[in-house]
Amino acid sequence: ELAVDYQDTGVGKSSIVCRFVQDHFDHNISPTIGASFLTKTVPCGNELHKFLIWDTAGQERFHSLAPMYYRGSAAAVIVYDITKLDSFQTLKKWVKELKEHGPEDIVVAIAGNKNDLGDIREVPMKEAKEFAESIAAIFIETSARNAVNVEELFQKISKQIPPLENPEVDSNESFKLTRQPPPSTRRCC
Ligand SMILES: Nc1nc2c(ncn2[C@@H]2O[C@H](COP(=O)(O)OP(=O)(O)OP(=O)(O)O)[C@@H](O)[C@H]2O)c(=O)[nH]1
Repeated sequence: ELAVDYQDTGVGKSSIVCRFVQDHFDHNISPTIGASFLTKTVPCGNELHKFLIWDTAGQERFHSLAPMYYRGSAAAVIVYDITKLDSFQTLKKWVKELKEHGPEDIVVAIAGNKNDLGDIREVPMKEAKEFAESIAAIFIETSARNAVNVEELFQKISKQIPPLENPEVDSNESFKLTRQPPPSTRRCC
């Protein structure tokens, strides 16, 4: 599976990926430059689910790089910070961009991060949930800091990605490595 993870700066994308991949939280994490690539394999029943994750930079100056990462992805996690209304507005712009330029069948997940900071919340959970429902996206509130719902986020994504039709192309036991958009949706760069 290939999940791409992006959005506004400082919302906690890298922290979510770091919590998922290494079960670690770094208070002094630096802003991402360009993008980082991480992988994690999770046993799931008789299968192994391998996540190939692009953690993209949220800073505006890296915006134009995003299509390189979401075009070949099976899923996109769009993260906002529940204490910053602006980050939720930015998320809506990303949803629009993904609908217009992303792979047709990409699984979209919306993660409201920093839910350990509920006392300074600016984005009501109900509003975010209803927005996610309106675009048929997965919705979950997370806390990378307190390890809340991070595994669940990736589990929900993995449930929505169908297994490869030709499992024999994979030499190991994992059911899927990556998924490319069907040829009709591929774009020339
Ligand atoms: N309280 C709290 N702080 C968090 C949480 N997740 C991340 N942070 C903090 O938020 C800040 C930004 O986190 P990053 O993971 O670098 O955010 P990012 O979205 O990857 O930022 P860019 O790389 O610039 O796009 C850091 O100071 C983190 O420690 C969380 O769940 N709760």
